[in-house]
Amino acid sequence: MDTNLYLVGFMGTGKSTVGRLVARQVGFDFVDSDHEIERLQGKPVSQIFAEQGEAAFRAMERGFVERGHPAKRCVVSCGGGLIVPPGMLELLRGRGVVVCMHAPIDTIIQRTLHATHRPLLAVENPEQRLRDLYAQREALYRRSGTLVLTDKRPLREIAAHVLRVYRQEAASFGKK
Ligand SMILES: Nc1ncnc2c1ncn2[C@@H]1O[C@H](COP(=O)(O)OP(=O)(O)OP(=O)(O)O)[C@@H](O)[C@H]1O
Ligand SMILES: O=C(O)C1=C[C@@H](O)[C@@H](O)[C@H](O)C1
Ligand SMILES: [Mg+2]
Repeated sequence: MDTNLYLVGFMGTGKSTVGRLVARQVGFDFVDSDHEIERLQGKPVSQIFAEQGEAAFRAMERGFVERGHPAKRCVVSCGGGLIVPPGMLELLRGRGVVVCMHAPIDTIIQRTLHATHRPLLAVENPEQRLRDLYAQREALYRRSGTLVLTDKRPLREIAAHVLRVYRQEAASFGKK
């Protein structure tokens, strides 16, 4: 089985942390869309937002999905907002198995508030911003792919769950 696995979900749900572990377990490459874009652009996501704006960053995410990563044998951790622009989810679904990492908003607030690298949270009231974005996006994430809860569970259990879902869904993906 060499179908790509795409991890999507809100900021701080654990896509990068879990993705790295799952990739190691299946022997796939690990690719993080935020890191790939930073590498190509030679600057952090926050600087891309500040200098070029969010729309330019979303176009870079589309470029990453369409031609910026290997078509097979990789686990891809997607930026939190990558599936938000219309058509992006369908694009991902055509390329591999999509699994959505999920956590309650209070957990996300705890996990993200101390970090400074998320440009969308560089506002006066980041907690309110998180609540607003979560409310706007929750329905989209819920219908994006099988949901894996990452709250109050050890990392290895979450990774095992993701792997189980991947193996089931990759088997039918090959027959599509
Ligand atoms: N299952 C978990 N239990 C406890 N803490 C976790 C868990 N998963 C991730 N974390 C912590 O939450 C923070 C965010 O995790 P991570 O960077 O993997 O999220 P992300 O989904 O990749 O976020 P982003 O969309 O902003 O890239 C990190 O500090 C990480 O150590
Ligand atoms: O949720 C979002 O829109 C974002 C999440 C991060 O992964 C980065 O892609 C960026 O900070 C935007
Ligand atoms: Mg990440």
